[in-house]
Amino acid sequence: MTKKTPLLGKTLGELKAIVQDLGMPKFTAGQIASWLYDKKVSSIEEMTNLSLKNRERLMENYEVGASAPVHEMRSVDGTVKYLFCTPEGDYIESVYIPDDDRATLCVSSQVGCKMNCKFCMTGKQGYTTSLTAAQILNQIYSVPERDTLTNVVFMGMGEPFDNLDEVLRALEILTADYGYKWSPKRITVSTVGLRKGLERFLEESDCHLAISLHSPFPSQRRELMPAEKAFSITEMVEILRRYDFSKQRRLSFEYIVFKGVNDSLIYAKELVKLLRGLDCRMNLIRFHAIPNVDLEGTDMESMIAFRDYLTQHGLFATIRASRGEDIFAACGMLSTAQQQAEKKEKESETF
Ligand SMILES: C[S@@+](CC[C@H](N)C(=O)[O-])C[C@H]1O[C@@H](n2cnc3c(N)ncnc32)[C@H](O)[C@@H]1O
Ligand code: SF4
Repeated sequence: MTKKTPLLGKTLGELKAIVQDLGMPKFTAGQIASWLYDKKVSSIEEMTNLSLKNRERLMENYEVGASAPVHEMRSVDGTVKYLFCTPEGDYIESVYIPDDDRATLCVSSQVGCKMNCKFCMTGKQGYTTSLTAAQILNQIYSVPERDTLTNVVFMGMGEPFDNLDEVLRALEILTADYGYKWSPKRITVSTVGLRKGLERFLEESDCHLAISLHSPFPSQRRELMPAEKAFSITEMVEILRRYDFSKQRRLSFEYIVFKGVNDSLIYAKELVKLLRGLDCRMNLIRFHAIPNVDLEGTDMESMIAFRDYLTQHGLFATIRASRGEDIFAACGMLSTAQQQAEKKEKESETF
């Protein structure tokens, strides 16, 4: 049986091309978009304002393409980590984070990652593949809490700017009138910063931007994040200065505070210098320890002193609450565990 193409993840323009190709009236594309992104159906059969003949014609080569998570882990704090399996058998993680009146879903953009950041479990997995817009959207489409979500953040596995075509396609669908109709203010894309991707994202999307910074010193940032070698934070900041972040779109920086590495006030002072005059905020993040890495999170006292120094010197900073510590909180931990379990199972079958 030939594999069917998912309709999920198709833009209105792409749906128009599909219906035209199948000899259906052009307006059918809008109807399909509404069934997918408004009513969130799980099968083409449910698209009842399409004629039976047209539904059958569509079903020959297409399917909605939604698939439920295969595994979930619940934290005592209400955070839920979902594991999805792609048709190729790869595992990706999404995390549901309820918080007062917000309900955020953290989604993945790739299986693994090429960037190899020292502190990241996904980086340790290496790169397997990039997700399609269908697979990115499916995470939002198929979690049980989908109708209560208030925000989406691209802070799961992978580097979104290394898969920008598919990420932008998913963002279009989430924000377009024919799609989810979400305000771009509800969506944040997090990146290490890749030169080509950064400018394109800023031109083609209105969603919020978060840059993973972790050190204001290029030489140290390079040690933590090899991507610094190709595109330095100093150059990145110069490019960011050309854009207006004072209105709808928010710019934030992510900073994991490592004990004895980047937690002294020398770093805070340098951060203030680096980002002076830029409309932005700083999110200080607690390190989720991962195996075999000689890095440790700093203590809360140092973190508070760091935050206070930044805020007192004009750089608004917050400490991000660490969520789901009891459920393999660091991104990539659950999918790595699943991969290793499967590998072990296969090995035991062989011997
Ligand atoms: C997993 S990344 C995905 C998005 C993008 N690749 C990036 O690096 O911004 C999302 C955020 O998690 C952070 N992160 C990665 N590993 C972490 C860990 N072990 N503990 C805390 N934060 C971590 C990253 O630095 C980044 O700010
Ligand atoms: S932190 Fe982001 S860019 Fe770095 S390895 Fe992890 S997923 Fe990739």
